[in-house]
Amino acid sequence: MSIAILGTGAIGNYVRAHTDGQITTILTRPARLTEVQAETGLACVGSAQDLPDGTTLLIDCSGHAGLAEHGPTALARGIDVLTVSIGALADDDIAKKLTDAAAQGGSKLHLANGAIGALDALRGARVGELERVTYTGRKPPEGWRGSPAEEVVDLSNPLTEAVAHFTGSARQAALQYPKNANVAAAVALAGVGLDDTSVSLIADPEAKGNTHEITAQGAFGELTFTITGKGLPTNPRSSALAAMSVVAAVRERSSTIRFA
Ligand SMILES: NC(=O)C1=CN([C@@H]2O[C@H](COP(=O)(O)OP(=O)(O)OC[C@H]3O[C@@H](n4cnc5c(N)ncnc54)[C@H](O)[C@@H]3O)[C@@H](O)[C@H]2O)C=CC1
Ligand SMILES: O=C([O-])CC(=O)C(=O)O
Repeated sequence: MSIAILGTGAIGNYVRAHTDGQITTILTRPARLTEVQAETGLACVGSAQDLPDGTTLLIDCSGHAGLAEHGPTALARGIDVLTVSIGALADDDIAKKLTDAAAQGGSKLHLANGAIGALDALRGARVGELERVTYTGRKPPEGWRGSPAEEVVDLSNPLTEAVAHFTGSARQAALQYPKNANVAAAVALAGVGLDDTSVSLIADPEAKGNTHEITAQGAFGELTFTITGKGLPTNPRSSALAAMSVVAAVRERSSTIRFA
């Protein structure tokens, strides 16, 4: 199995460090080819078209723009893509390009579980009638820097109480918060869909980490799931579990016995 990776940030670097040398190629911006090659000692290419023949998997840890730019070419070449940039699928145009390319190449787009759990339960529950799914994302104020939360809350001043800076659908959340609402999109795609999943995003000065909560009701019964994830040291906005879930997915690809 020959694996390439897109993204050399907090998640990408964690994934490279924990996949036992299985990643042999880095897809990076053309302007950074020499620098990334010197930093990592791995082969680097500037486009998905240049990924070596025999590449079986491209891991995307770059964000929505990177997936939109490189995902379709990789998929059309028959290379599976494993992505954390799940919220990119809230854009119908990007979703169609990815789907069409996968059909053309006979490949698959795999969605990492990311920073959340319970997606397996939601996917089972939706087989019966799933009536209502909510998702609440809560992070310390600094976890929302660089997001539209800054237009609602003054993050430079210490907050005295939790502030909900977004309420709406998972689709709106994913489109407006590309770096913070991939989990909202994952919950939606596992459950009742991007337009029917209710989302709240909260800046909370008392938050001890990145907390994600799901509630769901339906024919299966009721579900409440909460996780408080530690942020990655190099990007506290991204939970360590998001990176760990990618490593787990890579390991499972070569397991004989695996979760379906
Ligand atoms: N599914 C989930 O649970 C989670 C998903 N994410 C997603 O993962 C993304 C990455 O997270 P981090 O590693 O923490 O961010 P980061 O900012 O540390 O790293 C992003 C990397 O991607 C590269 N990149 C961005 N656009 C690119 C492009 N068009 N071509 C090539 N390289 C490109 C950057 O240069 C950088 O190396 C986030 O933006 C977010 O969308 C983040 C956390 C959780
Ligand atoms: O890492 C997290 O806690 C969640 C996140 O940023 C996202 O959903 O995009």
